[in-house]
Amino acid sequence: MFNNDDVMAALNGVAGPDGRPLAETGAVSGVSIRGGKVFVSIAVAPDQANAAEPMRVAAEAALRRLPGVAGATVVLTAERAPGSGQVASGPAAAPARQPAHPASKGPGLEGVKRVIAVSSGKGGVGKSTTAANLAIGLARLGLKIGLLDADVFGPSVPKLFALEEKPETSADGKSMIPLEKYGVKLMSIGFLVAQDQAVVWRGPMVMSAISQLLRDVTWGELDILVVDMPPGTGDVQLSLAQNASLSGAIVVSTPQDLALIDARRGINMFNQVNVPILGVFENMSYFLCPHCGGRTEIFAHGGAKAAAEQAGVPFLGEAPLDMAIREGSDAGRPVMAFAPESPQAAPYLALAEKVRDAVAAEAPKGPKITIG
Ligand SMILES: Nc1ncnc2c1ncn2[C@@H]1O[C@H](COP(=O)(O)OP(=O)(O)OP(=O)(O)O)[C@@H](O)[C@H]1O
Repeated sequence: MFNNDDVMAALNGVAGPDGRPLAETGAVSGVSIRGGKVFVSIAVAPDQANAAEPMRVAAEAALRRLPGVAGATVVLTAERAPGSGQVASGPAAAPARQPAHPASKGPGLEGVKRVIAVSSGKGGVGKSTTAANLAIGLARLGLKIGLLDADVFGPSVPKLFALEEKPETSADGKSMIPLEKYGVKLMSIGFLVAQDQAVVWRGPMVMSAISQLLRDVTWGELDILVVDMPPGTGDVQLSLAQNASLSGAIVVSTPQDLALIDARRGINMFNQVNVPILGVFENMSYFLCPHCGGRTEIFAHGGAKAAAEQAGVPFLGEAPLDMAIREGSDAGRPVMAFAPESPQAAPYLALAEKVRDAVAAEAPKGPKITIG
């Protein structure tokens, strides 16, 4: 069996960003070996993202040649600016408006009929919880569903689905086989990079990593691939919305004014790149008392509905702020999987039905993936 030293020795046969052997450059920011598979992250400067792609490919090839390696995945990441805890600043850190790599169509996406984004203008509104419950709900409705956790800034799928294993690699070593739980095929950067790894992604790296997650995964036949987008409406999100050939987008918001302002930005972002808005979903809409079942409208309830009406897009429903939803999400037991008949699951199931009906009403459009 091979070990870390073998991996570093193999990487030394590849020229790093500055021309020196890769392992000597200090650019290798993470190595993980599990069950014959090796995952490596390489930190490169944002302005070298395009140039670093051949190095990434060469590193994967070198690792696959190592005796005993069943599969190798190499991703490009960016390191924290020293001491800041923030993405490094300066012109080189400017996010990518354009794809980091030339157009390519992922082999794994050939059988994917539709790609639908679940997005939010701001973090923490329950976008991932909604995406997970929606995906499970759609699977319960009999559709073939995948969920791609494209929120590389804070991947939630490993926790939401209580998964710690890493994806298998295909027999030819070229693609990853998604994990599967509750009837949903799953892929997340969180499966590949240790959760506590100090990695902050910058624009080009985000696109590179997400395109690998889209392109290098054997999704098989899917009716819908649900994409849990990174929160926000910056250039990374815009670029992803523009290039992932989305059939539609759902904007998740809480009822507070600030969240709604950001939700409107989200709607504008998708409008800007001509992605149809399937609608707005209000999460944490009202508080459902676990003791008496009483309903309290903590925030000014109904704001998302008004925002949807104002923007001329459908309103897709509202889910309560509820202990069972939070506990289920945080324990890897989404409410849709464990209590599908419960009142807490009902709004997510209704959302799934609306999404199913909306996509059934339009002509199928094969994805045209142009990032990667
Ligand atoms: N309807 C709800 N009721 C109670 N808690 C909820 C609800 N929806 C989400 N949560 C909880 O809120 C927290 C944030 O949810 P989640 O991770 O889904 O949000 P997010 O918008 O994807 O966040 P981020 O953008 O930071 O990834 C989690 O602890 C989750 O369990």
